Amino acid sequence: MAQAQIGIIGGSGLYKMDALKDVEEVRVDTPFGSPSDALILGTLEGTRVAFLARHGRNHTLLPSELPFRANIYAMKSLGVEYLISASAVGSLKEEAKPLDMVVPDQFIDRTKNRISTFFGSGIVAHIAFGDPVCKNLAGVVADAVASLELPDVTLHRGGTYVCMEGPAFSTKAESNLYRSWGATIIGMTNLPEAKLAREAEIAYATLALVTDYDCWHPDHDSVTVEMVIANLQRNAVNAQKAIQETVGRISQNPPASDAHSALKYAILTPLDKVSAATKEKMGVLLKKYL
Ligand SMILES: CSC[C@H]1O[C@H](OP(=O)(O)O)[C@H](O)[C@@H]1O
Ligand SMILES: Nc1ncnc2[nH]cnc12
Repeated sequence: MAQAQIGIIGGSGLYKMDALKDVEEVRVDTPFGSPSDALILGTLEGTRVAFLARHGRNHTLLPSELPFRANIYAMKSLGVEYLISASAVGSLKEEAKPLDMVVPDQFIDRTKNRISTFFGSGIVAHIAFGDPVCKNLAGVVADAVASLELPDVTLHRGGTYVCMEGPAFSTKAESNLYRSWGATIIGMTNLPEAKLAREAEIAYATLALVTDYDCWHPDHDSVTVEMVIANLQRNAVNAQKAIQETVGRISQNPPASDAHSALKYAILTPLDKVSAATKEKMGVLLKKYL
């Protein structure tokens, strides 16, 4: 199968990467179903990367309908070691204004209907998730953004991303509650992805693109899809530049990541007690340990 060291998951408004060369479209089937869409393999900064439109290229999947396990499994099967998520987010803090970029370092889980593990069916594992994004990869993403000196874009290093279920946006009471918790941004997708990437031993980091002030801000209209897309269209070129610069930096100097050995001490079930069917289903995720 085709291979790529770096994966990119594009969220709302980022359905393709214009700079990819030698493009190949790959349909990957996984034991966890089909990914959101075909993966687009291409060369960026001299490195093979795999791009996936999180909601499908025509934005046909709700956050609650996303095949998170298939998406991460497909990336792992292609050999991906570093995964960059580009995502639209609402801002919960005055200083993170629309068009800014945030590289979060924490998540709060407010989802209700997501399957966020590959384990079960006779094999138990508990990964460490105290630091839910790879610090080193997040550093590379943030340094890449900073190096571009994008006009009118402030970079925020660190911050807490609240992952809500959606698809409706939050109420004002919820938005203010998350503000009282000190959270920085809000979205609907990145937390299950980060957990599954960690279980798949893939380093994961988020480039969050601020599109709105959610609904808490007294001087701004409450978030609408129109607002999100308008701001993302303004920022899509910047987002692609930032991703390209990040890919160049990773390929020059691949960062060390604790994520790459996340399962080493996490699996509780003796592997000789795991059924052949489960071992087969876990396929590329367990290969190293079998
Ligand atoms: C179009 S606004 C809500 C939608 O946008 C974000 O998507 P993504 O994280 O894939 O960029 C947010 O999480 C919601 O899914
Ligand atoms: N305000 C918001 N809430 C949840 N997800 C979002 N994605 C973009 N803006 C958002």
